[in-house]
Amino acid sequence: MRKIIVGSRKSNLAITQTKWVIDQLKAAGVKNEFEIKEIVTKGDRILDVTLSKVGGKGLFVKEIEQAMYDKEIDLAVHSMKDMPSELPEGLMISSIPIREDHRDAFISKNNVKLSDLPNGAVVGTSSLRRSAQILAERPDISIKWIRGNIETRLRKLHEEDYDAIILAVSGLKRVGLSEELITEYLDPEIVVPAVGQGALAIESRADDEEIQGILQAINDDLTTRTVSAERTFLHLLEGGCQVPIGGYAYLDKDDIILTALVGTPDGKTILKETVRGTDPIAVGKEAAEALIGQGAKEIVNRVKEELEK
Ligand SMILES: NCc1[nH]cc(CCC(=O)O)c1CC(=O)O
Repeated sequence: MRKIIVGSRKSNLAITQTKWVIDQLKAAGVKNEFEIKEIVTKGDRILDVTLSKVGGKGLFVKEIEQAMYDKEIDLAVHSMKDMPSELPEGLMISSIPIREDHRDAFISKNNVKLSDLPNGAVVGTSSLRRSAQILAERPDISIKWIRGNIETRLRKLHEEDYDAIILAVSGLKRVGLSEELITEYLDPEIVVPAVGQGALAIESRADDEEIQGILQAINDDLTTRTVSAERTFLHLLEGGCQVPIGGYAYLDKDDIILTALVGTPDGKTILKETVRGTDPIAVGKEAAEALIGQGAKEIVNRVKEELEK
């Protein structure tokens, strides 16, 4: 039986997610042997600049995709939210396992809620999506960029002059940190999560049907539907750049309810729409069209020009 080589970034989160996927496959009855191959990506090496300035999403996946083309690895486990809306030729998302919590966690030094932070408090994030939405709620707050993996950010919260940071609930849970660290679960209708947040994407070669078949064992149809609505929206709006953009879908029986957001980095303009329907592609498209009708494309293009300066 074929031994399956799984590529993973080196961070604790990436390795944990990769191991989780292998465990899920084994639990689903897959008998193949697995081996994890660690790969360092550009996103892991560049730690001193704003990620949005050095090229966005592709950063964490490019080297891994090359290893897949070179057949050094057979599949790779990514955080869905780090995946570009379009995959390179010859690769595909073969499986989307069940989603973890999709929300953002607000974690403050003395367990003070966002609305109770003093004027001028410093919140650490390097996500334009999070900073725009926090500034929309609290324009007096000062956003300070923070980089590093989950553990590093938590350490910086206590060692440096941040009053609070924002992290994905899913990441915290996956690396086994206690949810007691969380001051507040941000309401996903108020701070709209990243498209795909909490979900994993298992990527493999489009011509490798054996691997695709094996991965079907842990595909979750309900997660696939909501992620598909979110990513359709993202794809129709994104000009390949990093802008404050969010999308969060959940299911109500057969209906998908998608809240989609585009904003300016200063949080002064926030466009938001909630759309309901049964077809994920149609729901994503309707949300994109509604926001485009409100001027979302102009915001995306303006933010893009700013970043290129
Ligand atoms: N951009 C970094 C990143 N990529 C995926 C996650 C974990 C969240 C997830 O599973 O979607 C994180 C950390 C964070 O946002 O706090």
